[in-house]
Amino acid sequence: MDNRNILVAGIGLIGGSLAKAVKINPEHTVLGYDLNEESLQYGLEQGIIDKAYTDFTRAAQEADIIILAAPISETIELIKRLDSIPFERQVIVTDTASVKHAIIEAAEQLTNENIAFIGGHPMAGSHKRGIGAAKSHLFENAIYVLAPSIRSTNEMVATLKNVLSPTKSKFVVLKPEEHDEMTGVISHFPHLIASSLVHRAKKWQQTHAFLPKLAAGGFRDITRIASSNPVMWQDIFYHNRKKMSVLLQEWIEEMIQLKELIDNSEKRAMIDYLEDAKKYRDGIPTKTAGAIPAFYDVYVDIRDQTGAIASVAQILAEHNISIKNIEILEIREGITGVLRVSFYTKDAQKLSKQQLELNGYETMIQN
Ligand SMILES: NC(=O)C1=CN([C@@H]2O[C@H](COP(=O)(O)OP(=O)(O)OC[C@H]3O[C@@H](n4cnc5c(N)ncnc54)[C@H](O)[C@@H]3O)[C@@H](O)[C@H]2O)C=CC1
Ligand SMILES: O=C(O)C(=O)Cc1ccc(O)cc1
Repeated sequence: MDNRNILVAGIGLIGGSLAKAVKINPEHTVLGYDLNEESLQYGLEQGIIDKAYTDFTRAAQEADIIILAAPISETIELIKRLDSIPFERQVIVTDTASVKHAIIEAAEQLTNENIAFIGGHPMAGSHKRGIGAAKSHLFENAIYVLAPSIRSTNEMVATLKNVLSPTKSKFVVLKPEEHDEMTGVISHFPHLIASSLVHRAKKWQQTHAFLPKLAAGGFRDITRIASSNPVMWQDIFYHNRKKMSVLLQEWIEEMIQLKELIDNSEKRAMIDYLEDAKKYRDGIPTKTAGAIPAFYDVYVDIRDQTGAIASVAQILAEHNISIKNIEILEIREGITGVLRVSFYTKDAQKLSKQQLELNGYETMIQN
């Protein structure tokens, strides 16, 4: 009997996406708990959850699996609250927080014998927040980190993986410290730098009004993550502050070395620095989802802006290809420009390129 009640506590972007995914399995009944009653209402109306709860204890007592998907600090509070809930049976509890050591620390203080805690972090997201942005395929091909606590067995980890399997993510087991260090380097720290680059541009705009118009693809690509939810990112930086501080110090030291290369016009050393970075960057797999979701983009050259988007969209619609995003890059009225069309899968990317070329469009895929 695999009929399970799965409680998602915090049905925002991540909780809502997980709820949608686990509901794909008809043996799952999804219970939703959230402080925001509108989200619960929306979840019921859209069929994202089967039952809504405003009482955490009641919801938890009906669950076989509990997924805590609230902000990090709130998740820690929910873990503490679980300790005093009388459960009639064993319940597997997991979370989705972007930082793991503080979560596992809280979980390992639990004395309630019926709780088996396994930390979790589905490593894909969006700059949006809230249940309205939830998608069942958000974690497809993404890494899903599991960080078991001392009181969880391999069998429980296998059960949790099975429950979460409709997400189609790739599970990886990591120790909390390892997780926080690595996500610090490839997710949290880059976010700080992206925001800082935006601040630099904003400052320079005061004396150079035209500056934003020059902000082409490069600036937009490297600062994309700066458009994410500020409250969530503050929570992440706070909970991973020790690692962030070390990374910032290392970065400052590296920038000082770079400044020396610039000040001393060290051309060879600069080429080596850039080449080394390029080589490493080119070797990072972009088409398997990582912390920063991979986009399956096709760049389409367009000569005339009028009607170009409609015509490209029409060709793709004729082949039932879903578009994730469409963006106009570097376009000037009447002059050639570029459309960046993003897809959900590599197959869609390939088929689109083929079909657009058959229709006379020049296209490019960047690796
Ligand atoms: N947004 C992202 O890209 C990713 C976020 N995460 C993690 O997932 C968690 C949730 O993030 P999002 O879904 O993006 O946030 P969100 O803001 O979209 O959703 C959070 C939800 O939790 C609810 N909530 C807040 N306090 C609560 C409480 N005490 N009890 C019950 N519900 C409560 C809110 O009403 C909201 O519906 C965070 O811990 C975050 O670190 C993990 C991977 C990616
Ligand atoms: O949008 C991006 O580039 C991300 O990095 C998404 C993301 C945000 C927070 C996480 O804990 C995991 C993934």
